[in-house]
Formats: sequence, structure tokens, C-alpha cells
Amino acid sequence: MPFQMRKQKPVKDSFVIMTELVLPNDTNTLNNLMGGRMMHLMDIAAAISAQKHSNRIVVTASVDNVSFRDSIALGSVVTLQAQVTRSFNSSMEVHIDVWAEDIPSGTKMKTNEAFFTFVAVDQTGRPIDVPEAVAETEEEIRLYDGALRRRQLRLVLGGRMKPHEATELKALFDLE
Ligand SMILES: CC(=O)SCCNC(=O)CCNC(=O)[C@H](O)C(C)(C)COP(=O)(O)OP(=O)(O)OC[C@H]1O[C@@H](n2cnc3c(N)ncnc32)[C@H](O)[C@@H]1OP(=O)(O)O
Repeated sequence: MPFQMRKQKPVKDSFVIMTELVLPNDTNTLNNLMGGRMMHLMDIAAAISAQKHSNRIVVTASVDNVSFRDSIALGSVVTLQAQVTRSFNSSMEVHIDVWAEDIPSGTKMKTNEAFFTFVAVDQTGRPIDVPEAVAETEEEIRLYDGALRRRQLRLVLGGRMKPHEATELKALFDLE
């Protein structure tokens, strides 16, 4: 078969913005958004972003640390922004930022940030290669550059890579 160049796509083409209103059914007994509901919204926004990059069915392979620093009250408007940072073979890392807004008081704060990894699969669920991701802005390049280290860390933690193989990650700790 003739050699085929891997398709390239700008990461900005995968940008997704999703807005939700926190309703009573989304909250705990303190009338704050439940963490699991937040993760559900993050998973959806990030999956759409990975689908836009790959034009494929995608499955969530892993979720990096998600911290819940500030609670989000009933009636708040939650805005999620997701974008692919980098693709590897079949997998894509997606960065997601979450803001909560209280419209009556006019306050808006960033509440969460996380990295999700999705794998593009064919109709039988087998991983399939995705386009290369092209970072253009300073921030996109910063996220792209860190993605290899984060991939190695999650693969080591997931038991899919031996620590001594994680060369970029190790370099972070070689401080001499
Ligand atoms: C219970 C729940 O919530 S499930 C949520 C929904 N998610 C799912 O159902 C996914 C279930 N898992 C799967 O289908 C499979 O494990 C897959 C598709 C993710 C991986 O399939 P495998 O047969 O292990 O594929 P393989 O070892 O070839 O890896 C494929 C890619 O997945 C990546 N990958 C696999 N596991 C992980 C992980 N834990 N974290 C990050 N990346 C991962 C690999 O690094 C590889 O990336 P690359 O192609 O870019 O190099």
C-alpha cells in the first residue's frame, strides 16, 4: 500500500462550549451541584471535543485528577469549555475548564479543570488512528508540550507503562 501522510487538524477545530443550568435534581442536600453530575457533564463536553477531532466514535479511557475546590449552588449556570491538546495514535488528550456563574449577582468563577483521555474506535470497538493535532497559539503549544509527560504519568499509574520507559516524565525529576 502506498505511504499515506497522517491527516493534520488544528486543535481549535475541536473546541466545544457547553452551558447548563443547575437544577434541583442535580444537587445534594446542601443544594450544591453533585460531583458525579459535574463529571458527567465534563465527560460529555470532552467526548464531543474528541469526536470533533477524530470524526469517530470515542470512548473514555481515563480521567486525570478532578478537584472540587468550590461548591456550585442551585440555579448557577455552568459553562464547560473543552479542546483537544494533543493526539497520539488512537488516543487524544482533552483539556476541560469549568466556570460557574451566578447571574443575579453577576459573579463568575473557575471551579474545575481536568484532562480526559479518549480513544477513537471503529464499529467493533477496536482502537483506530486519529489525525495529528496541530497547536497554534501560545497556550495551545504549552498544553501540547505537556501532554506527553501527562500521558506517561497516566499510563504508568494505569499499569500500562513501566516507570523506566517514561523518559519525558523522568526528565522532570532529574533536577541536577
Ligand atoms: C465503567 C466506565 O465508566 S467505562 C467508560 C467508557 N469507556 C469505555 O467503555 C472504554 C472501555 N475501554 C476500552 O474499550 C479499551 O480499554 C480502550 C479502547 C480504551 C483501549 O483498548 P486496548 O485494547 O487496551 O487498546 P491499546 O492497548 O491498543 O491502547 C489503545 C490506546 O488507548 C490508550 N489507553 C489505554 N488505556 C489507557 C488509559 N488508562 N489511560 C490513557 N490512555 C489509555 C493507549 O495508550 C493507546 O493510545 P495510542 O493508540 O494513542 O498509543
